[in-house]
Amino acid sequence: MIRFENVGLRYDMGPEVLRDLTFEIRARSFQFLTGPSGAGKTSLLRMLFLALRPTRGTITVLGRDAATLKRTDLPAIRRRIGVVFQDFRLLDHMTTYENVALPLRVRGKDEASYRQDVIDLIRWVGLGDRLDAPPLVLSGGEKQRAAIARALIDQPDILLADEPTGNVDPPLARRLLRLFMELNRTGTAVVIATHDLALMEQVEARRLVLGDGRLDIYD
Ligand SMILES: Nc1ncnc2c1ncn2[C@@H]1O[C@H](COP(=O)(O)OP(=O)(O)OP(=O)(O)O)[C@@H](O)[C@H]1O
Repeated sequence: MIRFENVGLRYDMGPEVLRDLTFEIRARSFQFLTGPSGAGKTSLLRMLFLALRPTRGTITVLGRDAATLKRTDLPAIRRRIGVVFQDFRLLDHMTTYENVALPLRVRGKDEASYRQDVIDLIRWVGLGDRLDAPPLVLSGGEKQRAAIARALIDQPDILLADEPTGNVDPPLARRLLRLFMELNRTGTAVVIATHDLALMEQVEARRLVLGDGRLDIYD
């Protein structure tokens, strides 16, 4: 689904922060991406989302060499990749419902065709009573779940989540993990970047571990 071959990354004239990364995110797979702070988790997620180009190596996304993609090809590919950013990126002037529905609205879909799906998904993440609330009145954990719902509304083939339990207490972190696992059971590949050891210990899952710019894989 997404394949990296000998990928390296440096920012400007700095040292290589990631080197010789060769791995694949397979369809329907579930994995954690981990490593100490500054190891490059966010940088790697940005490359997976085609928001950052590697300085060397090849990234193949959904069968296409990322280096040959045109700017106009990107929206269709990104639509198949859902992302939960570390800082949520919810729009403050919109309600939970409007934030979650936004990717569909941007695509020009008719609201009548998706309204119930959006409401059902918001209920699924446990925010059924926060439909009309703007992000400003949501707690950190509620914002987290609204951001997750928005990443899922267009039924992506792959979900990338950057520290999705970074702002929540352990019981909610466990609930979110169950949510990701349920999503994975329905066919979505999931990549969770985290340094939450307690979270990773709860499931037997593949681990991609970054350290000193390199990646070790534990299947
Ligand atoms: N835009 C940038 N310009 C220059 N250097 C950057 C940039 N973004 C990240 N870096 C550097 O790249 C390295 C990896 O950063 P990255 O944010 O990917 O790590 P991380 O594992 O996600 O860290 P954290 O767990 O603290 O979020 C760090 O040394 C960081 O300083």
